[in-house]
Amino acid sequence: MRILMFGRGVIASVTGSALAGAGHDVEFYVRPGRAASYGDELGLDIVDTRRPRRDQRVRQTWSPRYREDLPEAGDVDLIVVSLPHHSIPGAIEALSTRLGDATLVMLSNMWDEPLDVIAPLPPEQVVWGIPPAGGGFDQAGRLQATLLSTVALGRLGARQTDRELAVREVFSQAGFGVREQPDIRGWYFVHTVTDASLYSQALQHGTMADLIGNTAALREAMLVGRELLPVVAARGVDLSRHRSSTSAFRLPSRLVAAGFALANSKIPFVRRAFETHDDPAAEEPRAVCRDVLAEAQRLGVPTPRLAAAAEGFVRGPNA
Ligand SMILES: NC(=O)C1=CN([C@@H]2O[C@H](COP(=O)(O)OP(=O)(O)OC[C@H]3O[C@@H](n4cnc5c(N)ncnc54)[C@H](OP(=O)(O)O)[C@@H]3O)[C@@H](O)[C@H]2O)C=CC1
Ligand SMILES: CC(C)(CO)C(=O)C(=O)O
Repeated sequence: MRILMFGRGVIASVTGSALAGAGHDVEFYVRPGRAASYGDELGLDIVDTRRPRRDQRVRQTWSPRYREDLPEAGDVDLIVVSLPHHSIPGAIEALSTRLGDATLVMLSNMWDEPLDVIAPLPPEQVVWGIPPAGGGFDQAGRLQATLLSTVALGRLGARQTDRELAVREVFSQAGFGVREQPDIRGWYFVHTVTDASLYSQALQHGTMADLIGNTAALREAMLVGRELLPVVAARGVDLSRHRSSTSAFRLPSRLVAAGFALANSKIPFVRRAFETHDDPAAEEPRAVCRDVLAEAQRLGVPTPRLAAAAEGFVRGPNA
């Protein structure tokens, strides 16, 4: 299948490498002038949990193929969009006249209403999923990531479409388990407030890397997450469908924070997820916190702990 990854970010790169490894024809769309700056080779250091445990660490060099022009109708079969939520509208706008009959797979965290975000596109051409990886680029530009063994897909309409079936097939051919997320809209919102809880504290201390082993900051993050759950509920999400992913906010915060601090300092792949989010100028953490706070205020849900952390995210990184 001809697959276009939109952008060459962390999730696009690691997912694209897995799909290319399964024999698909994978290209990356990057902004004009960017391909040269990426160079010919991308170093990969991946914990690939699709593989047997003893062979999971994969270090290799890969030569991704880039294009700097958007697809013409008929050029590609599948377009994978994995972008920070604030970058998605620009990408959708750019693709609105270029999608042709391709299927767009959304593998991004979302905070705006998913159907509003993709409004310029025919909704039946969009398949919804959850990013199947985590990680970041190190100082040398090498991709340090963990690739999950399953991809979760979910539906905003009631019916399973042929496009969704085709996407399931692509991922299972590439060795992923494919599971259904029964409430993907709710999952996106719960996940975004989870990120806001962590980012709000990361920005107080520097970056996510500064939360490693930091029990006090992680406890405050859990308390921020607790006050954000009503924001998600006010958007009509039934939180009883997200019990496991919200349990960290409902259990005693001291206990959760102590466990979390132990995990992110001692468990290598958890530590790596925090270590690689070490760019103090990154826009996504600020945008997530800003947009979650704005929505809480719009809905009239009090979020004093997030508001108290606003100094860290209301201004740009260089303010
Ligand atoms: N990284 C992680 O560990 C995890 C990420 N996620 C989620 O996955 C999604 C993707 O995250 P991640 O991969 O980290 O993002 P990155 O910031 O690494 O990548 C975004 C990429 O998109 C490119 N891009 C943005 N807008 C455009 C545009 N209009 N045209 C061309 N390229 C564009 C950027 O290019 P440029 O550099 O030129 O701006 C960049 O390469 C997000 O929703 C995130 O929240 C979820 C779980 C874990
Ligand atoms: C905040 C972080 C790193 C969670 O570990 C993330 O990027 C995500 O899962 O969306």
